[in-house]
Amino acid sequence: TCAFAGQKKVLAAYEEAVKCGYSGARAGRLHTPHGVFDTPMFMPVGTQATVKAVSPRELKEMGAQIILSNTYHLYLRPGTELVAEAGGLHRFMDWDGGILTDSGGFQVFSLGPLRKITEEGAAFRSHIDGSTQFLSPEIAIKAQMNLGADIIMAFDECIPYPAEYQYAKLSTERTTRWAERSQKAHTRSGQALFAIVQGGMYQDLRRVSANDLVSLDFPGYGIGGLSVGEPKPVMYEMLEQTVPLLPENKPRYLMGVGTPDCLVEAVRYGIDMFDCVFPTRVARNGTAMTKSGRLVVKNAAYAKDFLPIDENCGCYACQNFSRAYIRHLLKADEIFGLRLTTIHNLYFLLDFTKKMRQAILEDRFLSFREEFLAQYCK
Ligand SMILES: CNc1nc2cc3c(=O)[nH]c(N)nc3c(CCO)c2[nH]1
Ligand SMILES: [Zn+2]
Repeated sequence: TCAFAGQKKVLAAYEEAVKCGYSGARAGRLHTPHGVFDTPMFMPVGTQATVKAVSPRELKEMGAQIILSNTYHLYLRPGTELVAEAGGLHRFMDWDGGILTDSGGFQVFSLGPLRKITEEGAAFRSHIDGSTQFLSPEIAIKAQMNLGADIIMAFDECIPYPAEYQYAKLSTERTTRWAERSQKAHTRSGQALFAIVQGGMYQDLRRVSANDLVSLDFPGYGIGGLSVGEPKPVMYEMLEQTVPLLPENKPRYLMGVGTPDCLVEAVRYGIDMFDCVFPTRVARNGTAMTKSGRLVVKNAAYAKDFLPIDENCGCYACQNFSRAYIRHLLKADEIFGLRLTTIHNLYFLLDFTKKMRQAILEDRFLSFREEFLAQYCK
């Protein structure tokens, strides 16, 4: 294993358990103030300090280790000072596992009507009340120190897709300067600050971004600016360019990904951590994830289907309820229906990453990947 000796601020030490020789796939353990966690890992998204429709107890039960929350949302409402007064985000939402907060770099550009980006930061209008707001590396880091997550992210610009080379170049260089400012503003020990690699869909910019951020020496690295509408092969090409430049003994977090086929490919390139709203979002419109693809349990075809969503699934929904029952609840707009599909989808992805970890540890990841991709229709 490669320990993480000598890192002054790091708490997210990364000790790699096993690395399969043929490529980047690896099973690791991530050390944080709230526990040591297994990778590869999927992080359920709890944007506003709750993973929609499920309780912390249910999250623990289904094997969630680290959950994600958003600085952008909590900064606007209820305010990060309030959360700090409540004892921090773990206390506020009664979650004693790991928490990672995103810096707002993505939400500012994807949620509020964007006003202006300057060297200083990003001015935008709140999507809640239209008020003019401003985020900078210093403000975003202060907000995340208030929230008290175990892992926080540098303030960055997620470059839209497609983007001109020149824009991608200037934005990526600014994101690197913002990463340095984030580092200087980060004074809370016991909290790991990850940088975020950008570079658009340009191989050379991806390499420059990765190399510049690695020389600033962070305890972990997010790979940003992907899963923004680009074709999957382009995403994989950017991973191929970026991941090998990142230190082997540090965690790599592919932001905003994703569906099981993307997860299994990204793990092959050496990604350790994932987050995605997809499982909870599609659950709320009645779509369940299975190893053969999506199952729209709301469809009439399941009206008299008294089997569970997936009879091999160990989740609370599949152990106790039928497709017919869940379809009935969804058609009747019963909240419990959304809860059951959400529980199933989260369990499915958490279990999927556990299965990938096991395959890596037993050195059979390649055949696991082949079998899965053969059965899964996108
Ligand atoms: C759904 N796709 C996606 N791509 C992302 C890209 C970024 C990014 O480049 N920067 C930051 N800070 N967050 C990102 C997030 C939010 C986390 O899921 C992304 N989410
Ligand atoms: Zn299930």
